[in-house]
Amino acid sequence: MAHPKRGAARASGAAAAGAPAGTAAGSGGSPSTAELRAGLPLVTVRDLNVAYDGPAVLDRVDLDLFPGEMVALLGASGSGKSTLMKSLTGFAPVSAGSVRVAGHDVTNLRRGELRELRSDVGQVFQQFNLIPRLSVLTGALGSAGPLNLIGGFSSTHRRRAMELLDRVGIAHKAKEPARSLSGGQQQRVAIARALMQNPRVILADEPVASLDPKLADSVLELLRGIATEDGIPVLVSLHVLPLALAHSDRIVGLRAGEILVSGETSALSAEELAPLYEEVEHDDDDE
Ligand SMILES: Nc1ncnc2c1ncn2[C@@H]1O[C@H](COP(=O)(O)OP(=O)(O)OP(=O)(O)O)[C@@H](O)[C@H]1O
Repeated sequence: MAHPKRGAARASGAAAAGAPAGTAAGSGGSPSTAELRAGLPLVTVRDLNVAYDGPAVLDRVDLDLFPGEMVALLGASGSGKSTLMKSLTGFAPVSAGSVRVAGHDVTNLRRGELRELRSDVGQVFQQFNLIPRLSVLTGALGSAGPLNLIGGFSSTHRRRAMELLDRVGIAHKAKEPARSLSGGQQQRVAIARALMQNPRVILADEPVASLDPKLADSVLELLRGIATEDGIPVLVSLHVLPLALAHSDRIVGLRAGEILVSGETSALSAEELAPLYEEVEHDDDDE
């Protein structure tokens, strides 16, 4: 696709988008960010431009997500974090650029491919989207597979859901109604539900925004563990800087729809990230 603002200068930040990965070795046997990034990316976004009705809300955005890494997406409210996530699942009005996710060319999907794309992308949201009166096991099953003849889930799916509930530390609550769980526990069920679809990429849009700090830490640890152990890239949008610094391999920061910061978390300081949250001055002369 042609790009409307091709000639314009890119925003720069603490580390340029696409800058070479750092050299810090991984500790305790975990692969370093450099090692993670040595493979092929599962998500590649280039020169992405998204506009709803008016001006662009994402402008010349580049993003790569590699197997096994947890990438925190930061930015002030309205900077475009959710829109970037939506563009990875075909929900955003892309006006220019390219988006590839798990082998799907999202801006040129074949007939019927949208469903495949969405089944390859596990999603976790701020709202846990569980039906309060239904059991935790049913919540984890989500829309997994066809129902059997008497309207139940297959034993294979039930077994798998139990395994996943065990993995997220909530199997002992499987028969309880979802409403009896704390917010952190409900988010664990939602993560199990996302894993039910065997995702190749996980998008978590503010998954800890309604949790207290301790629960937020534990949910982010869980997501990072999944990234590392399963080799699934996790893109997680966060509002709280210390959480991003504590729980991500890389940080991508948006400001007014442009990437201002992109780099390894260990190489970024809170000061370098502060401009992400400075008020944006609107320039009437802008194209
Ligand atoms: N469906 C829509 N139609 C029109 N404009 C939209 C739509 N969704 C988002 N926007 C606009 O796009 C811009 C980016 O919104 P987005 O929700 O992506 O930001 P965000 O960084 O996720 O914000 P927050 O942290 O508050 O969730 C905002 O100016 C918003 O008003």
